[in-house]
Amino acid sequence: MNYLKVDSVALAFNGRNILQSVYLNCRQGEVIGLLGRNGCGKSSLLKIIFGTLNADHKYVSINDEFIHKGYLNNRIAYLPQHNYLPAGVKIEKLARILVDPKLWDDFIQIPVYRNKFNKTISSLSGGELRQLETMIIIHSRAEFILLDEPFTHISPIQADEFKPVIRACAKHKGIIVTDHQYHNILDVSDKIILLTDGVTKHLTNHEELITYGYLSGIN
Ligand SMILES: Nc1ncnc2c1ncn2[C@@H]1O[C@H](COP(=O)(O)OP(=O)(O)OP(=O)(O)O)[C@@H](O)[C@H]1O
Repeated sequence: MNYLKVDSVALAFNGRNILQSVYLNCRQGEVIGLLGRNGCGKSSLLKIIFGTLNADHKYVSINDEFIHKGYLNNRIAYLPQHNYLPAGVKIEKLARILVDPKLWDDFIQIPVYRNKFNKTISSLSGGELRQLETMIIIHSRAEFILLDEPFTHISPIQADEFKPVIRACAKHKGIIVTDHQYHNILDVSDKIILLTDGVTKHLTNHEELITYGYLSGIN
């Protein structure tokens, strides 16, 4: 069973501490939900794990082997907050490059792909594009998947279709997912980590979202 360990992450921008004591573990078969207020450093943390943002300090390992750049060797894949697929390219062409051949049969059953595979990326709506981007990353060759706001622009009914796909994929991979649609994160995750004041809090129950000031408690 593969496991990803992230420890001792420290990050400051212009002398302002963003992350100072970040620790998390994610093993294959598990979905970790990462919650936190706007600007608390969730995207920065995912980029540090992926290797595209340099931290002041970090320890990232897979099976206790130090990983300098997660994007190397297809070990970690990352869905960025903003769209990443090139607009003018045919969807099927991109999928054949990016999807793991072992997962191809599952991937082509996904409605957004089945209905649009012969179209170009630019012909998709915002929500269709987000679904496709997320599904391509989830079905990539990587062992660990980092998802930054996969539910943004997705309608509730499609989010409900989407969550079982994330769960099914987590049988073979470890997934870290963040989104402000916290209900979806609570539904899909095995464990919840709250990022607050640069520190990771490993929650033992959902009421702690109120205790730590993430939810107001009046909803
Ligand atoms: N390149 C940068 N230079 C300076 N400050 C930055 C840079 N990138 C991010 N920041 C700051 O670091 C903090 C954390 O940003 P980050 O995008 O990681 O937050 P987040 O938790 O993902 O926020 P959101 O939920 O709003 O997307 C923010 O205050 C942001 O303004």
